[in-house]
Amino acid sequence: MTRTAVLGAGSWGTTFAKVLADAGCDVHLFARRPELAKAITEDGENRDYLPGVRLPDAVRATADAAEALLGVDVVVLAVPSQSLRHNLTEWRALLPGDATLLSLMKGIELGTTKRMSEVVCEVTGAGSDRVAALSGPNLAREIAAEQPAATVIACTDADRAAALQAACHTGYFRPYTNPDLIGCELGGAVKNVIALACGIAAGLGFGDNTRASLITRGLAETARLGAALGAEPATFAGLAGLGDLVATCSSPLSRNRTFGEKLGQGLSVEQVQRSTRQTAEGVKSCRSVLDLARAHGVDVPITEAVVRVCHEGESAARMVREIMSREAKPE
Ligand SMILES: NC(=O)C1=CN([C@@H]2O[C@H](COP(=O)(O)OP(=O)(O)OC[C@H]3O[C@@H](n4cnc5c(N)ncnc54)[C@H](O)[C@@H]3O)[C@@H](O)[C@H]2O)C=CC1
Ligand SMILES: O=C(CO)COP(=O)(O)O
Repeated sequence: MTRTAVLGAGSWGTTFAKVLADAGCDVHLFARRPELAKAITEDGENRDYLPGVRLPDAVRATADAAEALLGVDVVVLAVPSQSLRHNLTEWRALLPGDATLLSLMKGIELGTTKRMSEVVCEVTGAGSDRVAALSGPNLAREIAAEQPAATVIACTDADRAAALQAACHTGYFRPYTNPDLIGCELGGAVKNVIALACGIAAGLGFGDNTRASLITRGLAETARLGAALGAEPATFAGLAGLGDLVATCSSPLSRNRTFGEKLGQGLSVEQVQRSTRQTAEGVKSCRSVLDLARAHGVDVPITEAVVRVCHEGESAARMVREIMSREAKPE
């Protein structure tokens, strides 16, 4: 039996703990707050992040990271991207020597422009073949309700990828493997930024043509950046590219899309932030994606526009006018 620890008991960490348990793994779920860990263990439910979802008995919650990590084969990282470095620094001495480190996060680190697997390697000293990322159209609420979905496990080590695939394969969750870690992580991070743009458009009252245009041109800018970073082009046509982009840009369950919708309706970033405790990664990662693109001389106009709205005080209406008035060019 695969022994796993999921570090981060938010909506995706908790949902993925259920997936692992349903696939037959032993699961320790680490929550920062002892009272939440206790409530999850006693009630079999994470009322703060996943109310109404019954967790399997094989999920045991703890607020003690050492207890969660003792003797595990797989360590799953499910905290907000911008806090990963800090969290990992506290946990690194507790990580078992050969455990596979699996990132569920979809973001790019501010300041360093590093992907999450790069942060993991840097902080833990693990070789890149020990680090994997899981990414795809995986809205937590739908997976928790056992609605069928597929995903991608990206790892340069094919044996580790296959072991992870087996560890989380259930009747409702179907993982594929892909050696392209760069493309999969990039797809997951940039789609949050494009989902913000789609939300903004929806909040302004625009319909499906606008959304489809943003999705398609958003995919084009993701693929351009991916090419500059050495990603495999086919990845962006797959689950971690187009698949996740379509799900996130279309779903009212997406925190990023919802965040953008409120901006489009006229709320400020601070007002929206006050109204939710959950992570909308794109709000911060839009800046690091833009920095990354600029460092590689790649044009990312939708990301630039989202940065202007989220961080430079530009109105949503003006953002649309600016995107539409860009120089005309071939597709
Ligand atoms: N929720 C979803 O549907 C999906 C989320 N993801 C990704 O998974 C990652 C985690 O997301 P969620 O679990 O949804 O987030 P969440 O906001 O629901 O939970 C975040 C968790 O991290 C913990 N945490 C640790 N250090 C923290 C800090 N310094 N500040 C704030 N929280 C801290 C929180 O206590 C909480 O348990 C994100 O990168 C997200 O993009 C990926 C696929 C699906
Ligand atoms: O990554 C996700 C779906 O694949 C979740 O998207 P949000 O973080 O926008 O809710």
